[in-house]
Amino acid sequence: MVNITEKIKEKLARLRAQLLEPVGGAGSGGGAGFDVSKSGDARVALVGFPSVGKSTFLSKITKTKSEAAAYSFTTLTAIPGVLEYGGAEIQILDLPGIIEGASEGKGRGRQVISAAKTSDLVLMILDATKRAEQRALLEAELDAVGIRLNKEPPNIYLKAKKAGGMKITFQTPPKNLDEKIISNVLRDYKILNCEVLLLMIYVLATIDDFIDVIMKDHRKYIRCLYVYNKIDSVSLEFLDQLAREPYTAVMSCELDLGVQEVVERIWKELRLMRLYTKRKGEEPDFSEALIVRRDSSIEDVCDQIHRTLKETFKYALVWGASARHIPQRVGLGHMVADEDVVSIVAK
Ligand SMILES: Nc1nc2c(ncn2[C@@H]2O[C@H](COP(=O)(O)OP(=O)(O)OP(=O)(O)O)[C@@H](O)[C@H]2O)c(=O)[nH]1
Ligand SMILES: [K+]
Ligand SMILES: [Mg+2]
Repeated sequence: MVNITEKIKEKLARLRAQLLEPVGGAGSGGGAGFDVSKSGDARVALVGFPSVGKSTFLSKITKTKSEAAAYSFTTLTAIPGVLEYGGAEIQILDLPGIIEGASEGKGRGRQVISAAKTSDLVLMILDATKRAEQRALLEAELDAVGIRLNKEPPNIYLKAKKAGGMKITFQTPPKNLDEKIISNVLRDYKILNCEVLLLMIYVLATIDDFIDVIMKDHRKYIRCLYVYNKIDSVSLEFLDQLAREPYTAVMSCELDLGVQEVVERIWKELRLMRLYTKRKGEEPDFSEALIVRRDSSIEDVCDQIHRTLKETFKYALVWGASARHIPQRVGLGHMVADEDVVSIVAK
């Protein structure tokens, strides 16, 4: 059964999509972020309302000093700093505070959000002393420009065709969608010939999920860690409640409480791994880690070392958690684990 709220949501989603997608042409250029080039192994964006302590945090965890003060909009541009962690260099972007309506271009909001869109992790800095809605308000601003936090892309198959009309298949009928709604949405987006397949596991798919699939080129799925700062000014009881929320960390930059834990969470959420290389007949080089994404194979490792290394690759020897015996002789498809030692043998 598709209820009335789903119908209204469908209509709203359609209108919102029209409002938010760039119309193009002169003067529309709301898409650009700040002029800071990416550097290091990953980029983390500090996003939050004014005066929650973003700049204070940047100054604490990097060598960069970003001005902090008790008034709003102290920071007016993107300030990059480098966090060194376990041999990795992580770029931390301190950004101006954003306010409600940022996604519609209020303040520097759009620019800030564009910068967040380029990051590997959003660190949403929240003021533990402020009302709880702040988090939902910020999420809504990011959501409005296509940033999906802590979500996987919807598992819906959609393939546009040249002809043949719409072919919509459900393995099991979804709870919140039916064929009529889907075909209406497809028509709104001028997709008249296509194949849609909803797998059984996706019975809770919503109209929003479906629109995300259609608009997939404008959607970005980013992990987010919610960080409540200023816990020096709240009760222990409230603090306990905050700390139990998912994807959440708590800290006080002023009292230097929890800051190092936040750094460790950043590292975890980025899902990076440290590998060490070893030359034949020599000890492994533990002085310099090779940083790769989680779910990396030996092939990814080769690409990270040198663009053409793969061409002369013969086999690799691996010591560590991913090796079944030590060392294990593996091919390009072998998946490595954090802190493995790898030795590439060339032809
Ligand atoms: N009580 C308390 N105050 C803090 C803490 N961290 C930062 N502050 C204060 O909060 C105020 C704002 O800090 P900033 O670092 O400038 O905040 P911001 O988020 O960068 O602010 P904008 O750049 O204006 O968006 C300053 O007066 C800081 O001293 C904390 O842990 N506890
Ligand atoms: K401030
Ligand atoms: Mg600031």
